[in-house]
Amino acid sequence: MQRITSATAADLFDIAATRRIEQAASAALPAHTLMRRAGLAVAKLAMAIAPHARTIWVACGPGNNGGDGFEAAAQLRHRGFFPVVTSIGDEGMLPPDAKASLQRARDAGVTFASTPPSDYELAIDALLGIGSTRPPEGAMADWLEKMHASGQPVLCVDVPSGLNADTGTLAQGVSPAQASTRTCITFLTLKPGLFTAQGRDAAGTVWFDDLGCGAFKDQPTARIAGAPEAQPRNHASHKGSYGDVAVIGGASGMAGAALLAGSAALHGGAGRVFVGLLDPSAAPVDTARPELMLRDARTLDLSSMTAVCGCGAGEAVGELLPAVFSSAAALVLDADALNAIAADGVLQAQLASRGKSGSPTVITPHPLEAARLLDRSVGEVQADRLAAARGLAARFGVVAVLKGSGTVVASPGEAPPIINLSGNARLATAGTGDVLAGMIGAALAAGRPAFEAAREAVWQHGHIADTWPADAAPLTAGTLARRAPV
Ligand SMILES: NC(=O)C1=CN([C@@H]2O[C@H](COP(=O)(O)OP(=O)(O)OC[C@H]3O[C@@H](n4cnc5c(N)ncnc54)[C@H](OP(=O)(O)O)[C@@H]3O)[C@@H](O)[C@H]2O)[C@@H](O)CC1
Ligand SMILES: Nc1ncnc2c1ncn2[C@@H]1O[C@H](COP(=O)(O)OP(=O)(O)O)[C@@H](O)[C@H]1O
Ligand SMILES: [K+]
Repeated sequence: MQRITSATAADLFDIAATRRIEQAASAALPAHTLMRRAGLAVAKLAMAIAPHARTIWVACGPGNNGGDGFEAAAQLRHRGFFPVVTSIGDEGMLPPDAKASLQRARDAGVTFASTPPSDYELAIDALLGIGSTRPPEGAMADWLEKMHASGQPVLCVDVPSGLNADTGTLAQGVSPAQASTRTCITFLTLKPGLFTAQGRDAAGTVWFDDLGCGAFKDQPTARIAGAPEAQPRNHASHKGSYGDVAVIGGASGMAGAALLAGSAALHGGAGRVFVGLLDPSAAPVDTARPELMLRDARTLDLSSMTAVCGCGAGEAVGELLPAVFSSAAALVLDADALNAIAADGVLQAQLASRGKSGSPTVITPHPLEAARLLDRSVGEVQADRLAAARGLAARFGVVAVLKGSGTVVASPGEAPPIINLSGNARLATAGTGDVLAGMIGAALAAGRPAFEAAREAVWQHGHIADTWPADAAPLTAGTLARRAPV
């Protein structure tokens, strides 16, 4: 059993792949082995979470996820605990493995009840796993709501019930959970939905148990990549070794966004950072950060630079984009640059042609910007974040970073997308996206390939928020930029 953290590197498999893997694993073992192992793992984790529990409520569903619950209850009873099982569905319709585990729970002397116990120290959610097909209703919905409302710890078996294991979306009517009360133990494969969209809150701390089956050779649906390796700097290097970044943005009243990106590029290790402001009346120097070289955006020669384009850029950036596409050695497109592209078919074609040529290019939309680029609603983007990021990467031939909880980084090639596990809601404050764009710019300027530059900067950006002391002042974008690691 392994705890999954932002430092973990692993493959993720969707439900279809998990089913294939489960069938192959099951066929190679004596009947009922996988469920016995799964139930034992649940019981061990339950005992670790609530070692002094007097009552453990085990809510079991009508499929094999419920079977894991019956098995866990049997194992807990054997170890002196008092599980109370409530179950949904017709006993005669249980799949064979689940039926056998139900019998084992009965033989172990587990208490069965028709309603949940009024007091309990831990709830085990074994209602639905990867077989969830529709929104829970009736008793199942009531029990999930009770787990949610009680504030007691919940241990989710395989997948939080009602969460789509592929996409991380919650079924209609299921209340969003609070991650601090939640633990999920998932079996055989790690599923992408546990790590993006609403999955992070629903699953909380995720543990993985391969049920003794080892790793699989199938092509993963996505990956978690873990902490990036440090990029050591040679003694005999100089500022030219780390490249130039040119931030293009900062229309009237929005210079701050461009300066934040510039600061992040600077602290992220770029050799030199220019900030090309679109506001002609902007001050000639940022006295707080005199290292930044402020210029008129229209005068910058980008042919040997990494351009970070769009932060606070307003509509004015649209007319500069054709030249940026054709001249920038490497490019990060954010915010208003993305909005301009979304509104203009010619710019879309030009970006796709740049992407096709292989010039390093990263786009960093938040869900609304992604929705505009894809001509969809935000809801549709969030309903399948992996597909949205893959779609953007394929359409424009660029690396697409779809931001938000469980940021997705997709490449236009064959590599599976990355879901980033660092970061938290401390980042939900204005300007943190500008900082990310600057950090990716610094990594590109230093010569990192576009996909690596994006995923490494996304991880570092989130890691700063994860290691921000709980008792410190709120993490502002300015502070985040100054913490950007080289
Ligand atoms: N077999 C093995 O080797 C191993 C299996 N393992 C475990 O099995 C789990 C997968 O089991 P599973 O395929 O039986 O699916 P599961 O998630 O229990 O749900 C299906 C049942 O729920 C029902 N149902 C669906 N939605 C519903 C709703 N809203 N409200 C009410 N009912 C609803 C659905 O009914 P139907 O849609 O057919 O009407 C069907 O009866 C997996 O996540 C892992 O925990 C592990 O032990 C590893 C080894
Ligand atoms: N709840 C969250 N969990 C993880 N990361 C988050 C969360 N909220 C925001 N972020 C991150 O913060 C950044 C916000 O970017 P963006 O929405 O473009 O903000 P802005 O436009 O104000 O700079 C993104 O990198 C996003 O992934
Ligand atoms: K479950």
